[in-house]
Amino acid sequence: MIAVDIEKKLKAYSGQQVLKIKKEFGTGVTGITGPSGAGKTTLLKMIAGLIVPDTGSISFNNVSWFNSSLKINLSPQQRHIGFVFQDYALFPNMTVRQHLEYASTDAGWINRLLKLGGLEDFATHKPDYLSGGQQQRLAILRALAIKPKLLLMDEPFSALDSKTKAGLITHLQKLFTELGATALIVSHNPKEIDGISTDSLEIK
Ligand SMILES: Nc1ncnc2c1ncn2[C@@H]1O[C@H](COP(=O)(O)OP(=O)(O)OP(=O)(O)O)[C@@H](O)[C@H]1O
Repeated sequence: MIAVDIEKKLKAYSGQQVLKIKKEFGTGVTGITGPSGAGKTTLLKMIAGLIVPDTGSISFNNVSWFNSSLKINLSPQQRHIGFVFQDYALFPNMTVRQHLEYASTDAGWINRLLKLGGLEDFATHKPDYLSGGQQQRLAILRALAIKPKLLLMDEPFSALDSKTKAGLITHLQKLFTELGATALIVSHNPKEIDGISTDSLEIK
């Protein structure tokens, strides 16, 4: 369970916008929605330790990751989170398999992920030689490779057709349960994750 109680002044073009989030996220999937610019990506980055909140606290299974009063701020590495970035953030010089090997030494797990993402036949390809949907699936698989207890996914299905998306979601659901993972999924389309989300957060 991750407990978030934070405030962050956003760098908005006009006026002052303060992002205030107070919520506990349990195991399973929470869908995060809200209009463009509301702060969805900023929230994920604060949980990951990539952006520092102005005040408040973040704890995971009662371990403090961030506490402004106690001056605690664990690094992203110490938080051991799987993050799927909106722009994928793949490594141009690494093949599909190397992306996963960078995150895990478990060959069996890597092969299972490749199969799950339908990328078995593309294991030796570099990102430039993958379609947008394949790149997006690789970003998801890489996030899963470390067997994270917490997964942060920013619009992870935006480049996938509905059939691929449905198949992948079914596999992911099984995997999340197996890992006992908490997943926060940002989506502009709440219907997209209706089938798997057990909780929701709307940022206004
Ligand atoms: N490090 C930061 N510190 C403060 N504000 C930031 C920081 N990074 C981004 N912002 C601001 O946060 C606001 C919200 O951006 P963010 O990308 O989180 O929105 P979003 O809800 O994910 O939008 P979209 O749906 O368009 O992706 C923007 O005004 C942006 O300028």
